[in-house]
Amino acid sequence: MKTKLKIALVAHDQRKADMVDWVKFNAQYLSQHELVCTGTTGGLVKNAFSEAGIDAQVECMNSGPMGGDAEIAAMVVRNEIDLAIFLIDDLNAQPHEADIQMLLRQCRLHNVPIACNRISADLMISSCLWNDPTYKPIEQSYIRFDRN
Ligand SMILES: O=C(CO)COP(=O)(O)O
Repeated sequence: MKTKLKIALVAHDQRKADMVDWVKFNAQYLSQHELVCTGTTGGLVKNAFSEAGIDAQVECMNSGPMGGDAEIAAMVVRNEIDLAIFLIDDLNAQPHEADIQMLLRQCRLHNVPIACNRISADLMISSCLWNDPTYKPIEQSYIRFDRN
């Protein structure tokens, strides 16, 4: 697997404090990778790194409701994202639910690991498979149902 990963970081408003806390806790690790975020999350992630005094490469897309999730989903389709951390607010409706579902679906479809809570994020970034040169993710095969 690659050593420098492109990691997408996205958090809904009610989950942004969790994302900032998680980024601060893992700042040293995350600074070794390329980060891409939706707009508002990205601003907070940048602040978290500057408060920690750590340089990091953080690219910001549009804000989620304005198409940021859709932009990151397109990057997933183009095979540009290695890992996504998406802290979703499961208690409040979002105006861009269609885009959220698109990002989740494209990650599933393209076999991109996506963590939607902190423990999954912790487990994913600490996996020894990232450093295993013999590990190659197996392509998913879909059974084709031919309609007659
Ligand atoms: O809405 C989001 C994800 O669906 C996050 O977008 P922001 O980071 O711009 O708030």
